[in-house]
Amino acid sequence: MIFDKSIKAFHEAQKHIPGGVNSPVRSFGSVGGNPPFIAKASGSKITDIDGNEYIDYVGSWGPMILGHAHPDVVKAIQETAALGASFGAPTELETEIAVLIKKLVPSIDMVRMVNSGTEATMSALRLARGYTGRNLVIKFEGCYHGHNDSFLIQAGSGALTFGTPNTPGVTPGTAHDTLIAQYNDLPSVERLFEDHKNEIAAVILEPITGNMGVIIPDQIFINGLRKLCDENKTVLIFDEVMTGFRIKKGCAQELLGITPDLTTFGKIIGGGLPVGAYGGKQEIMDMLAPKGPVYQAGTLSGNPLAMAAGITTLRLLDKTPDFYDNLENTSASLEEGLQNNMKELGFDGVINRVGSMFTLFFTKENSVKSFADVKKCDTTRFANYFKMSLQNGIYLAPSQYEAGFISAAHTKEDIQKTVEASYMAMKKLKE
Ligand SMILES: Cc1ncc(COP(=O)(O)O)c(C=O)c1O
Ligand SMILES: N[C@H](C=O)CCC(=O)O
Repeated sequence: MIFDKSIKAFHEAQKHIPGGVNSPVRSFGSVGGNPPFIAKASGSKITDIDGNEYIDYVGSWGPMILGHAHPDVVKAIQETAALGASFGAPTELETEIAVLIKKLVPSIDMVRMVNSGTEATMSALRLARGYTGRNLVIKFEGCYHGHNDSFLIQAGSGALTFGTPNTPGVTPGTAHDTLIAQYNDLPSVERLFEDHKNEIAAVILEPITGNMGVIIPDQIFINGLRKLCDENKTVLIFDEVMTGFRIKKGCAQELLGITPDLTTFGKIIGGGLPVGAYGGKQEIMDMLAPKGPVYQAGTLSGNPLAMAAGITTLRLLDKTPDFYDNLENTSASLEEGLQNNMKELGFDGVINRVGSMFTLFFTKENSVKSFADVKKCDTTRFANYFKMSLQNGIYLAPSQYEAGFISAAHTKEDIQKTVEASYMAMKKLKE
């Protein structure tokens, strides 16, 4: 593959944009090489400005569950744009998406739209603090909830990839209000509740993680969190920015059988346009301005273009027969192919997958269930696998600490080609 145009474009971008990118994970910093600059995408494929085509497992980091440029979504955006991009006044589209989200996720009595996942988690935490009159929040090592100060403590995703899980710029006061527990380790949470009686406003977590790679919670852990929050009158926040409408029609909470007090959304509910939302129990949501005293606002919140793309996407997920079963079948066949490759080659690795989210961990361990397990992965081996995959036309997330995403547009041929490319890469790494 030739990357001449992308190399030139990256060089130019670095003169004007810090690191040449508008979000660190895009820079390929931890895997090396030059990120392809993307010209266009359709279905399961993206094409760079040199004309190289890839089977895409990043899917804009999760939103593109229907595949890229789905004709219905494109049409909805075009038609809505023709009526005006934004008014700073209410529209019926905002109520329409709220009704849809409520229908699909029974824990949501009320929902407020914002512009990103970061805004959603930041606002949900403020609301939980306002509701409980407490300051502290428990988050889990390796979970990522966007780039708000309170959550950039032992954070996953790009913060972990670039070695800044505790970034400079977060004040000691803010860091002091964030307590850290270990994922899948209930006693680590119990200890914090014992040490901080009546002080903890919220527990926030990715109910199935993606930002340290995919980790599935033990049922005993997730049930225990619900119980601890009930006993201590603490708000349980499920951050479903990534898992929302990805894992199931009713999100990860449906799969796990747990009702959180608040849920945050993003990604899929905007159909690829900038969006976020948070919602939950009536009694808590009633605390929000203008009804209640907790302030939160946004010039472009509920933007018509994002609403139109989101509504169209959610409707398709809701109405397409067997949507999630088909996605599961495609995803299971990818997992099976990769597992067979590893078995045949005697290749060390663990695949964690839930529905269309997956991570291949480059580890000698038998399972990956915690942040400590994730940290044992061989990131150099991952980087080499990543580079070979890219050369073979497979576009993976450029970090071991991320999830891969499969869309409804991925075909049997895509999966077959991916499994073959993976076999070649694994074989080379064994030599
Ligand atoms: C679980 C989770 N929460 C929050 C965020 C922040 O969302 P955004 O990047 O839209 O601000 C992300 C992704 O970045 C995420 O995966
Ligand atoms: N893991 C992050 C979101 O889910 C990656 C997106 C980003 O930081 O740009």
